[in-house]
Amino acid sequence: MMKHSVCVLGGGSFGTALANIMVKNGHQVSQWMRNEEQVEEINLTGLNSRYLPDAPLHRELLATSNLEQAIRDSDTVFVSIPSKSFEQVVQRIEPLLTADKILISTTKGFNPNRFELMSDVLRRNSVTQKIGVLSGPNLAKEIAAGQMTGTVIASANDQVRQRAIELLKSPSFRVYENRDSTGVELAGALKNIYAIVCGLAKALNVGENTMSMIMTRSLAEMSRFAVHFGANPMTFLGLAGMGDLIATCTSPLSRNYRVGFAIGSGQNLDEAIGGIGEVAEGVNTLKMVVDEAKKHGLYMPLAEGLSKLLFEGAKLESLIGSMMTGEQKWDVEFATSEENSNV
Ligand SMILES: NC(=O)C1=CN([C@@H]2O[C@H](COP(=O)(O)OP(=O)(O)OC[C@H]3O[C@@H](n4cnc5c(N)ncnc54)[C@H](OP(=O)(O)O)[C@@H]3O)[C@@H](O)[C@H]2O)C=CC1
Ligand SMILES: O=C(CO)COP(=O)(O)O
Repeated sequence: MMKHSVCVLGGGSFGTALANIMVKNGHQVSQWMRNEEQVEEINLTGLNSRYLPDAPLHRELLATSNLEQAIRDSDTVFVSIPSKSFEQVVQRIEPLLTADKILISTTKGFNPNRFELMSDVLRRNSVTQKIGVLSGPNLAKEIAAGQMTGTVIASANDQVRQRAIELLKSPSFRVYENRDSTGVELAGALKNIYAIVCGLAKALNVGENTMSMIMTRSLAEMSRFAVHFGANPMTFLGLAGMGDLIATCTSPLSRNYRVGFAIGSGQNLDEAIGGIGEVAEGVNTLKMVVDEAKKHGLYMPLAEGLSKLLFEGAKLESLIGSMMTGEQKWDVEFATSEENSNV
């Protein structure tokens, strides 16, 4: 197997978990972060105590604050920076990128300044068009603990998909391919909205019928939105769609779920976000998606109800009302033609 030189941008929980897999796989990995103390801690103790405290890291993982060298030395760059700062960091590396480098985004969110995904930010800011996105049910703490996990590498470029598999495939980490990059990336970003809804519902002690209805109707909303922007609806049946929705809507390890749970337990949005201390992408995603859905006339009752609750001071009943009194039509919108009828 060929040994690659990889750079992971970001010292958070997901970047660290991925960097650790790749170094264990025998690749040369540098992980760039801006915090010098964190660099020193990882290099001296093999621990990232702020973001991934329970995971001993491979001794050959090299943490660095030297962005220029990390990029120059690498053939593949993973960008694991929250969406809010993603473009700012990508602009710093732009002069160092060459057409042969592969760029992979792991960030599940939208650019807060304009309606675009992280792969669009990469495409706009780099000479290389070898771009991919990694998404799936990938709670970083479980990956770091060696729990069996599956992910999806999405790209129209075969070399990008093969590179991600070579770097990341391991006995506990499976990497599936998808050419529908738009669908995979939208699935990862959108599910964060519904993880907030599910955390909220759980705090209210709703039953399993209710949880199942919320999650399934979430999938309907997500795929309706994504198909409008060019995604393949079938992508939503895979790990990046249904898979990630299940993981994030049911696990207290999800920061978005925890924001919802805190709000359902009586905290306001600022308190809920403050209590997490890490990124919860769903809050910005909700704003962007509800605006876009309005512009395009897309029916998104759960997202709209949550937006009214979080940003307009509406009562919880309005979210419940959105779900229970809205339009009821097809269960599966992509299977409504008469051809699908078998009676
Ligand atoms: N954690 C998870 O389970 C998963 C996360 N993801 C996605 O991965 C992305 C990254 O998240 P995650 O690792 O969890 O995030 P964390 O909140 O754990 O960490 C964020 C990291 O980004 C760094 N950062 C933020 N802004 C800047 C900046 N301007 N310049 C340099 N570094 C910056 C932070 O540095 P500092 O500490 O100095 O602020 C920190 O190292 C998210 O979009 C998330 O959706 C995807 C799958 C799973
Ligand atoms: O995307 C994730 C798991 O797949 C992580 O979710 P949170 O960002 O909500 O923690």
